Amino acid sequence: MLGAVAATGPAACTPVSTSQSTVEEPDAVAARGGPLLLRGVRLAGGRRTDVLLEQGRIAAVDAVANGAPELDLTGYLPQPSAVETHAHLDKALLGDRVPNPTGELDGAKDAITAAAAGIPDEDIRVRASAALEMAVRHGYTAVRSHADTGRGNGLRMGADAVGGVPYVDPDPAQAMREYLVAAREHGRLVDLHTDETTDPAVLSLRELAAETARTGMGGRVTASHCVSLGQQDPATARRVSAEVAAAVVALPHTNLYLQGRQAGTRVPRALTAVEALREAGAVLAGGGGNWRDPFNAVGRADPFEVASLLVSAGHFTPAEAYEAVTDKARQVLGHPPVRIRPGDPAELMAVKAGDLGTAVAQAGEDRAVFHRGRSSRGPGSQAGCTERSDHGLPTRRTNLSAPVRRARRSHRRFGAEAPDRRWADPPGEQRSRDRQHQHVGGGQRPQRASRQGDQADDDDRELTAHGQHGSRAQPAPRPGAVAPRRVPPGEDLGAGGDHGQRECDR
Ligand SMILES: Nc1ccnc(=O)[nH]1
Repeated sequence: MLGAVAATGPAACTPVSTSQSTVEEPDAVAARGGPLLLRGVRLAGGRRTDVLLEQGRIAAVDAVANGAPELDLTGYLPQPSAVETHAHLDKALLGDRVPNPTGELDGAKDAITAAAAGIPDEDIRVRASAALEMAVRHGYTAVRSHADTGRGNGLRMGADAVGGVPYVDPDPAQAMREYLVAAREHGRLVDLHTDETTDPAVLSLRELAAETARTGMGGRVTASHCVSLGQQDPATARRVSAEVAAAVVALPHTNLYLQGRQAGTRVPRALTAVEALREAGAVLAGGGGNWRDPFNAVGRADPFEVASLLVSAGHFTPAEAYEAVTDKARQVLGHPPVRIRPGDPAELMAVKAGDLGTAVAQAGEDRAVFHRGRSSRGPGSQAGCTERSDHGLPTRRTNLSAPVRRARRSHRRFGAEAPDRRWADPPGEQRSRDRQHQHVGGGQRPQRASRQGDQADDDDRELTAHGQHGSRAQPAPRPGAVAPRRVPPGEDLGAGGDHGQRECDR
């Protein structure tokens, strides 16, 4: 069972987001690690080779078959798996049931506020699980999620990081300060919806930088959305970007949907100042944000979808855009980098495509996903759902996965429509029954049972640890810098930022 729902409880009206650490189920750890040979993968540049995964790591490139179980990935391009830094799992897939009549931010807030009290916990769990299934199928192996808990409740409910939407507060600067102070007091990281407006007068990133300096939270803060920064004149955007050198998450899907609706013509592009931020050395990740809810009517939890939007709306190259949902997103969460090289975490997505540009452009569904070196979704699983063998590899197909059946049952129970197959059970879906595969989130796990071997500890840290601030030496952040956690290549990192983030294992 997916252990995935972020701190839920009845969704509260105030969109304050939190997260909860994941308690990893012991057998998930015990079960990982067997060797697996990926046969015939295509490396960047076109060379074909075999890659061996073992103990949750890439054990060898140009590996020699040694009797390990094999997976034929001829024609697949192995890439780092994606990391979603900013989801709203508690609202995911609510769109049809909670319409946003204006399509604007206020309409979304009003709609969810009116509906929240009538949404049972189980309903949240079912939708969040379905959304996570969708995300894993598409190549996410970590997701950090906000959940609306009502201000001040999240940490009490077990969140492992602080999230918030200060701009809904009458005094946003004060709200920012309180979020940061709460995060500092509890030793948590923080991610704030900095602003979501095309009004250039707002520029909340500056205030966030000032509060970050004041509270001494440099290096522990992520600034999400930051739409107004994209509405500045170029010199101001550059200056502010240089001042904050932020860990910023751009959310093209949500903000292109919500903002600019009144304009008619010359519609402002509601994206943060991606170019200025990148020039300033900010770690700029791309996030999905809202997946088919009142804040975004579309969204299929697919890193290629976010990447494609960054290409179109942010003028990233396809490679840069994929990096924004993989490497940069990993940096935001404090996860170590993944390259196709021995020793790196086996957090991979292999997609059937000749090159990365084609993969981003086509967003083909034929993908294989590996988490901790094991298959979370097998290749060629285009039609129907695929169950696993004991090796975690697909063995047979079914048309209706248990999660979908579960979802249907509960939706019936709550008098709601059955979930749409397009999201609940899309083509290429694999039923991810093995519990070890679905890691989602980078939840802090303060207590961890001791395990055998350093490798296991490293792996865990790679996948789950967040919020253990100060446990590793880091460059001192500039005063006021809303700085990313920088991870030296190859180093596992025991901390990462998130509000609303959570890890899921099943
Ligand atoms: N953009 C958003 C702001 C607040 N809540 C959401 O779910 N999404």
